[in-house]
Amino acid sequence: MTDLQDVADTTTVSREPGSGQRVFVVLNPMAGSCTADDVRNALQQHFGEDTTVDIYETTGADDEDVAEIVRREAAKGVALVGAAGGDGTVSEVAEGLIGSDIPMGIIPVGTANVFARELELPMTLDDACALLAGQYGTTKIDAMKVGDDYFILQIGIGLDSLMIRDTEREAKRRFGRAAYIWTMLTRFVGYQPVRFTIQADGQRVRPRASQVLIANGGVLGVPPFRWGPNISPDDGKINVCIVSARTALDYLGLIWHTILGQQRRDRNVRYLAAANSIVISADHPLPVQADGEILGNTPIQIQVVPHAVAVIVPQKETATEQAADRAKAAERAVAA
Ligand SMILES: Nc1ncnc2c1ncn2[C@@H]1O[C@H](COP(=O)(O)OP(=O)(O)OP(=O)(O)O)[C@@H](O)[C@H]1O
Repeated sequence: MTDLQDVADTTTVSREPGSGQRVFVVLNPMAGSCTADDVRNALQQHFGEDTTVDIYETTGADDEDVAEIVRREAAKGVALVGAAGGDGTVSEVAEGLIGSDIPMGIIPVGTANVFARELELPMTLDDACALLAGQYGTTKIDAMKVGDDYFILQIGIGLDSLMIRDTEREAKRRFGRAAYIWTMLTRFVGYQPVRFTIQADGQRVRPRASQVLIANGGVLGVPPFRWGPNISPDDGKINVCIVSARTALDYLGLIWHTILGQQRRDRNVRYLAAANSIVISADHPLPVQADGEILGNTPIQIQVVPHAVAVIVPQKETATEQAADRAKAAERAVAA
């Protein structure tokens, strides 16, 4: 166990930024299709004049250390740190907050924004800023440590890492998520499974696989599609999803089971789970993506860090509101 694991707990609490506070936002001006000015204006509008909003615009330079910038700003005192960008930006901000109690607010203005979808966060710029500036809850998500870096969503080896490596930023800006799908289709043709060696805590397997996904979150591109059931970012565990599909029929079966949410019934999918560590190697070096960015090649060693970062989520409904919602749902069902 790391000392970070001792810090953690999974309680969901509610907090509200008060006036006179400072928030710090990391903004990727090149992410997705939103402009930096759109984000600045929305933040200003929602936080008003009582709250100081300091914004750092990322440069994308090789020596830029966003996590370190976040650590420095957090040490000065902030009510929250915002991550305005895609999964890469969110992951870098999260790394800077690991082991601290300062919550991270996600403004999902990237291309895929998978982590925001995983937590069912508001997806528009306006709604995301309203959540950060209003009342909110937090949940403590797990993280995956690779070397000195931390990741919070998914680490993938296979078609997903080829897709991420080969999708140009310009294509992402012009075509959004369709750019990823197009690259995936072009890499899919002729793709063959590879022999992996996977160790998850005490369990060791040697499958031939077309895709290995180390998942803290289960969203597969767009909800409701998921890599599998029971993959949750705040359960203290990391799941390994091994896909061995090879033929067109295998993939059709897999798509069918994914649509039905019955991936565990598919003979070409296998799951492992780890609370401590995962080690993966392949017969030859394969690219590895982590939270949407290329990290390097296999082999890779991942340490599980449970409940590492507090993330801002919509407040849980009160019991009365939940009862009212259930009553409305029942009425709708009767009417239908
Ligand atoms: N000013 C900038 N110019 C060019 N690249 C940048 C800049 N700022 C950050 N980057 C790069 O952007 C990448 C992170 O992008 P991010 O994940 O935020 O958005 P996205 O790729 O559009 O969204 P998603 O990951 O959700 O698909 C990193 O590789 C980072 O180096």
